[in-house]
Amino acid sequence: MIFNVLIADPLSEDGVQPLRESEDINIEVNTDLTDADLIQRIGKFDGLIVRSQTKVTREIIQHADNLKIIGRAGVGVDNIDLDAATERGIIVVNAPNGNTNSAAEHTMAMLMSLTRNIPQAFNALKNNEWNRKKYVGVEVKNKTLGVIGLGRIGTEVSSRAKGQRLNIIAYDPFLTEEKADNLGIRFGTVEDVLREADFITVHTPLLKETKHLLNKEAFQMMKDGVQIVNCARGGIIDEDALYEAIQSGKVAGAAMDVFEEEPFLDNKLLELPEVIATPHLGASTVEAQENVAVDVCQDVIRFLTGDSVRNPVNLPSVPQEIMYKIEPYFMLAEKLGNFLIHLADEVIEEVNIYYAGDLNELEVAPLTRNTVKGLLQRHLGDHVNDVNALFLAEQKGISVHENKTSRAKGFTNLLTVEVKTKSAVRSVAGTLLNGLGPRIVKVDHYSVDFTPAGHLVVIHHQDQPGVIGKMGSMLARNQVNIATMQVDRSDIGGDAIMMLTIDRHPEQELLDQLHELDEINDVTAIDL
Ligand SMILES: NC(=O)C1=CN([C@@H]2O[C@H](COP(=O)(O)OP(=O)(O)OC[C@H]3O[C@@H](n4cnc5c(N)ncnc54)[C@H](O)[C@@H]3O)[C@@H](O)[C@H]2O)C=CC1
Ligand SMILES: O=C(O)CCC(=O)C(=O)O
Repeated sequence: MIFNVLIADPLSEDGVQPLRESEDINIEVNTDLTDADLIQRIGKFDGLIVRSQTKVTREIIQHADNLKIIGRAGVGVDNIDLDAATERGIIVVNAPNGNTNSAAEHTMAMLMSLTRNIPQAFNALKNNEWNRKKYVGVEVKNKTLGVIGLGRIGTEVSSRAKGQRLNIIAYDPFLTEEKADNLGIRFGTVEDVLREADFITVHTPLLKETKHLLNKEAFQMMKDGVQIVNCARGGIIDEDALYEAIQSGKVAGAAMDVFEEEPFLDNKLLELPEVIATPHLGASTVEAQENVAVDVCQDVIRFLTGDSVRNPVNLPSVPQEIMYKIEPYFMLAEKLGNFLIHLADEVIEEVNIYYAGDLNELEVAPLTRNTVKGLLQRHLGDHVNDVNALFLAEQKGISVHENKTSRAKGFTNLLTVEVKTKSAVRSVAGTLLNGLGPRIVKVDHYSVDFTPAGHLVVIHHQDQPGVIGKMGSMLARNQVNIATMQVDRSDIGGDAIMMLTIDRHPEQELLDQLHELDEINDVTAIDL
């Protein structure tokens, strides 16, 4: 199968080259598409790669009938409607590491330019104005830099700022005093940072909680003459409040790489001589663009050719060494879900997944997603995948629970899936046998042992002499060959189960005939 991938923003050729060379992928580079063009054309593409310019809206995603992956060559994914992508089962990947260095360097360049008025002085010179008095700056040495958001870039900025002899005070919801000590910086609350810093730089994503993090109240808390840098995301700073704070003299200056509206041709902040700005250039270096393009294109190739991705955004990322251990169980998990959904003939309300033995030691979230995918696919079809399985379960009101235990009832690993409906609890358990692959070893409380593949028939019957013969003759009369057969019972003469693997799909008429036998309570055909 050939996959079509659209590259909708300018991308370094180093990344694009492997896509061009892939025999499985056709690329189209078109960086001039309007929203309307995208809506009209997106339907034919399996992959879409963007930087920050293209806004991948819900409407575009709704028209993306074949789209499987969206790649963001960079960190921030606020230009992609993640919920809409997840709901449609489209994986979103980004390139979180490739531009850290460039963004940190840009932040330092902006800070130093701001404190020494370099852009303003240069402009004045260009206008034939030699004015040394007007552009007196301040030193940064021994002053305090407040860092809000100590992730990849915030940490890198702190380390560089220490080289400039700045003292660092930082706030991040994941920063502990111990971590701060190890980094040689001071740990504070947001308020501490706002009150104590001479310069403040923000390095958070734009989230509900970070929108207008620096607002009127925040500016009021700051030292007089504070200077602000934003090389993260427009919207973290309330631009109206910043404008006022600069006009009132509270804030001495601001260096902005990102803005609430981008791109813009007119922003009132730029009317202020205290503001210096760049048009979202934090990641615009040759090196960063090569890195992010290579990273994102590799993930797109990996995904479309059936491999696991390195930087998923709407799926938890699983390290390669852990993936290697859990991947063999993927098929088992999905097959158990596929199998069990056929036994549950009422609406499922709850799913419990029990991981036992070796599985108890593993990161099992991907297996949970595969199990739920297997359960949902019967009724929701192929659009259910790892990305949207849990979302769709929640949407259908099904709660999903994971449980771990070391006790695997004699197996080295045991995966048990239980579904609760209004009036019943049904379950199936399977194991991965060395060299033999997945086996189903329990159906409800019955012990069995069969490969979850091919045409299966589950028969619940009364344990009475002759029933197996009657069933076998009926299948034979209908030219159905039995490949494997398992029988188990609760007690002598009680409820029992027959598990058959047969060589072809049985017609409904034949299943009805089996059901009509007195001793047979229930017949379910399952194709796996
Ligand atoms: N100007 C540009 O061209 C570039 C901008 N960026 C932007 O820089 C920002 C940071 O990127 P990375 O460091 O790679 O991300 P990251 O995910 O490594 O770090 C973000 C940090 O912000 C913290 N955070 C979240 N909410 C917070 C809050 N309310 N207060 C304080 N901290 C909070 C998180 O705990 C995390 O540690 C992102 O917005 C990204 O989009 C990234 C690269 C280039
Ligand atoms: O694509 C770009 O240059 C923007 C980079 C950026 O803002 C990010 O990676 O979050």
